[in-house]
Amino acid sequence: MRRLRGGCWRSWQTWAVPIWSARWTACRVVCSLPPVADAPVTEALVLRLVHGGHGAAQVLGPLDLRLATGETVAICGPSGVGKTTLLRILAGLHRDWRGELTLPGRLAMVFQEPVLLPWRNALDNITLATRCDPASARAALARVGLADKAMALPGELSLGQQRRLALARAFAAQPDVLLMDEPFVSLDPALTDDMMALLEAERARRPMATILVTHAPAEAARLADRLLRLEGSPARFA
Ligand SMILES: Nc1ncnc2c1ncn2[C@@H]1O[C@H](COP(=O)(O)OP(=O)(O)OP(=O)(O)O)[C@@H](O)[C@H]1O
Repeated sequence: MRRLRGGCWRSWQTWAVPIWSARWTACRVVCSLPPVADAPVTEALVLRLVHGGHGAAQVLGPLDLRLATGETVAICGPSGVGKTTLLRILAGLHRDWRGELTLPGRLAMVFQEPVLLPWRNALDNITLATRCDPASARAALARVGLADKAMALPGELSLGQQRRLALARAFAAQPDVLLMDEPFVSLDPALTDDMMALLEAERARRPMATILVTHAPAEAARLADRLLRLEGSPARFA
């Protein structure tokens, strides 16, 4: 990625979004101005969103979002305000938006539901989505306590184990930016605590910027450096 004069950016991005369809690669040229020489880049993500919507409906914007390397930001807001839409824009899964997005590194997303390939075992669910080698996938499984479940199909795992597999898949992508869309919703308190501890351990092992969409103040207080609230229609940060 190169930083450009005048607040504009050019980025060649490789986004590793471990969804069941596979990792994909995207490039976005935002602006082509002369580069600013040797400017240090400390941001993991910069978004200047003019408009984000669904057809005629403008759901989001204008809004700016910047994430420092290794920083965790929690995003909250009322149901339907546009939190998931914002994450999908960042992940490259939603195309109906205008603005500028710079993501210098790799990105992974954890969805509300585990979103696993039901006919492939746990190991394959990681290697196919992230293209990591089996040894790395096994190491990721071990870090979430699923070392003995590598050959199990998702249907042979409990919901909590499926959630942990989804987390292992995201970790195996070695993301610089991790997007989490209400990853602990509908889990019991013990499992929520377990999942949060796994996230904390992974962040301690390898710094990554994280955006956590959550309705739970306790999750934000424990995990996030900053809390942002989306409000209004179209939604902006309050
Ligand atoms: N595929 C779609 N087509 C049309 N409108 C959509 C679509 N997906 C979402 N919307 C609308 O976009 C708005 C924002 O939805 P979004 O899922 O981003 O909200 P949210 O803040 O994540 O909500 P929740 O907290 O309930 O998950 C809502 O009004 C929703 O109805």
